[in-house]
Amino acid sequence: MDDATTPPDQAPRPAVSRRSALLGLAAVGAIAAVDVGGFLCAAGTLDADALTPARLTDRFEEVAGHHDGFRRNHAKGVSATGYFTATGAGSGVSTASVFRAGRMPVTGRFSLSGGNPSTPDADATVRGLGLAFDLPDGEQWRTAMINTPVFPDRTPDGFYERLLASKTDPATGKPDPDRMAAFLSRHPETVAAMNLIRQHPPTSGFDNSTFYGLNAFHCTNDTGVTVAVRWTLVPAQPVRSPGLPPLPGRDHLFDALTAAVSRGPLRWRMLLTVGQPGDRTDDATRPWPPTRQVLDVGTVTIEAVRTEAPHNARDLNFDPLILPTGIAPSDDPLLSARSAVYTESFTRRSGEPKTPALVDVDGVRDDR
Ligand code: HEM
Repeated sequence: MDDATTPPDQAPRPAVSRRSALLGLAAVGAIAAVDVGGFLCAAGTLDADALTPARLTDRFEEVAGHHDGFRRNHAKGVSATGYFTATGAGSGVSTASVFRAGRMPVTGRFSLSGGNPSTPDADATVRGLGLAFDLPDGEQWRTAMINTPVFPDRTPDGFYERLLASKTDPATGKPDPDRMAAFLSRHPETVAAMNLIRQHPPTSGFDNSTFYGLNAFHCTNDTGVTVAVRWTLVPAQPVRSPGLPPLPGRDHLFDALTAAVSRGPLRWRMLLTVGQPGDRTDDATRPWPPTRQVLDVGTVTIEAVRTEAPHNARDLNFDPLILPTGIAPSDDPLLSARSAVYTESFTRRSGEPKTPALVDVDGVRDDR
């Protein structure tokens, strides 16, 4: 049985050697340095040491530096516009208007994880896609997905701890492998998730990446039946491996995306995986069994990308708890942490002076 689907009480506890700790640092680095999280405040357990949205947001700044006006994570990005065409197949599980057959506008943002907006693009850096759907009845649905099939951490505390473990040691200029080894020995779920992530290496670009929502949600249909779901965006563009050596250019992934959109719209099918009773909804480190029912609920079409600027996706917050009627949060502890930290990050960056984003869409030529 796949480690990632083994019930927690039967999960093997992988031994953590110095080598696997180093591998963990290398492979998780991009995620750890960026998509970390940890949280305690939801249950009213605030105390002097409790993790708060401010403390977690401070930690991102500590790791990546302070960059006025930019997101504290996924700082480097471009805005996108397009639409969603629903097949109607989602209406069987949810009353949400987004799943009723029809077409609605979408604002998106492609990003790379990390809190530094001028970090050079790298294939191994986690790619993000945020989407905001404007629904026919005036509601909005926002979701932010990444290109890994699971998340390295089950809880916000694990995320926060891993961020600390992956912090650069000023003495060596590198994270301390012993500290990461110690973290991994306490978090077998992260070791198992990293093994799965390694089995899904990144594709050549944003345009042919699969984006996973990862967290579980609950959908309720018009007869009152509620099921657990997860969503995934699967590219219509042919999947290719990254070239060797990697493409030159600080923004080569974003430039390739801009060139691809200029040749024609990009499309992703949205698949809704329906969980069964007993499937864990509180653990984004584990996929559900591959036998689950999958509904093809529609297609996201991206028609244009834009340099970040006032009033485009730069000024949006893809809070995963902005949900339409018919979709509700699950018991996944990452969700409330994400919502609170995105709000904290948004509040800070909104009040700061803005500098132009380095990724300049208008400067890209399609030489192909
Ligand atoms: C506790 C766990 C997590 C923490 C603390 C965290 C933190 C953050 C923060 C601070 C931002 C910037 C928000 C803003 O200023 O608008 C962000 C953005 C983002 N996060 Fe997370 N994150 C977590 C988990 C996740 C997960 C599980 C996913 C994917 C399923 C994800 C995907 C993204 C994406 C795609 C963005 C960029 C969205 C945009 O373009 O605005 N994050 N995250």
